[in-house]
Amino acid sequence: GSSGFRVVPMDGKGFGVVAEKTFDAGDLVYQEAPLIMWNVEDATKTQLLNLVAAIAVLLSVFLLVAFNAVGFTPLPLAAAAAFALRRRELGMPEELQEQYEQLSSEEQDQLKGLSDCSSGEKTMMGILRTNGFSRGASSSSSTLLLCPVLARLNHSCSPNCQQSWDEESGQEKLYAMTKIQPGEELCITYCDLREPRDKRREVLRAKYGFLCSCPACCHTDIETSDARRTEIARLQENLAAAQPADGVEMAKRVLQLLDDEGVPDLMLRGLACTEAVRHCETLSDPQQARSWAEKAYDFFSKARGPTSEIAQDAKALDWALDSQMSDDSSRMSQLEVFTCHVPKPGEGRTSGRKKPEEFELLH
Ligand SMILES: C[S@@+](CC[C@H](N)C(=O)[O-])C[C@H]1O[C@@H](n2cnc3c(N)ncnc32)[C@H](O)[C@@H]1O
Repeated sequence: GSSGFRVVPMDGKGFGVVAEKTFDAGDLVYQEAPLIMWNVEDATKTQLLNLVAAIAVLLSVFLLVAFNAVGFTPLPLAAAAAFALRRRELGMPEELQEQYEQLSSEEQDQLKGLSDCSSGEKTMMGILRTNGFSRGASSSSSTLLLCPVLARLNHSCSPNCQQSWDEESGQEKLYAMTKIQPGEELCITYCDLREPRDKRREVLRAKYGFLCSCPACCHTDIETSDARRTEIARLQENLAAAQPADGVEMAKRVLQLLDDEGVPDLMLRGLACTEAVRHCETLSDPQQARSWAEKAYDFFSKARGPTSEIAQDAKALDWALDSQMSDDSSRMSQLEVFTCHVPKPGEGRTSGRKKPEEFELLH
């Protein structure tokens, strides 16, 4: 309502999020602090410890029975194992259970109401896998975030929004990537959009349990669509190592293909522009380099906000190039600074949906 969107039942998709007002590309649609932040790696360690405790208890029971050595039974170990084996609500691992118990009962209900795409009984782990975002841009991030409102965003292969984790505010943010009209559904991507349709469908089916029939998947000329997406992936892969003059043309081609394919992905666009900056540098064409740096800033500031690190880096790069037009000294260092913060293409949403190991929404 007051946020400019509403969570409503959608045909064949459970709930979804629909715009109630107009959004422009780059508008911050919503930001939400996660109710759960769950680190998969820490949890694995705890599971291991629990396993050790359980083995220890079995061993002590064995000692007890075998030698009737009641007096030597390691009671602390038995206690640890009992702790490890206690029943957990909704089958949650301990850390998750602890965080869950800190929440108010309304918040708990909110989480329990989220969808679980795994078959069988609903579990908190299933809810986390279906709805969790991975923290940070990296697909290797092992922390899953559960945000009950943003969890209602459905998937599209030409999404109009993009979510990202903002470490500074501790919030997951949703930006509009295109102009969005009232009544339009807000969608993000759960998968790598540069894959062909059948591959995307396979991933979405396996991780999220649905057959994608978004407009891009129902494209009448799916071969052309697949060819474009495959070419985008190939160009991006070869962009950095290309000959400078080719590299600039390849960056232009990436932007053109994204337009043709109706994929507004502003991060992919921004990344292509930063490669073009580098190539123009090599070609000693600071004017062109600046114009690409400006484009990169524009894309990144719409995708992540103008004060985001990646947008600020692009701006700093533009300034460095500007001063380089009269003084050559500061530029390399700026380019290096920038490189550090740029995520690799394809690192995005799900991980949950990236498998906890792989893409950003967990979705
Ligand atoms: C993170 S939830 C999204 C919100 C969900 N629709 C709900 O009702 O809470 C992910 C689940 O939504 C459904 N979903 C998401 N995008 C979809 C789409 N494009 N078509 C059909 N179902 C979709 C799938 O069941 C998926 O497992």
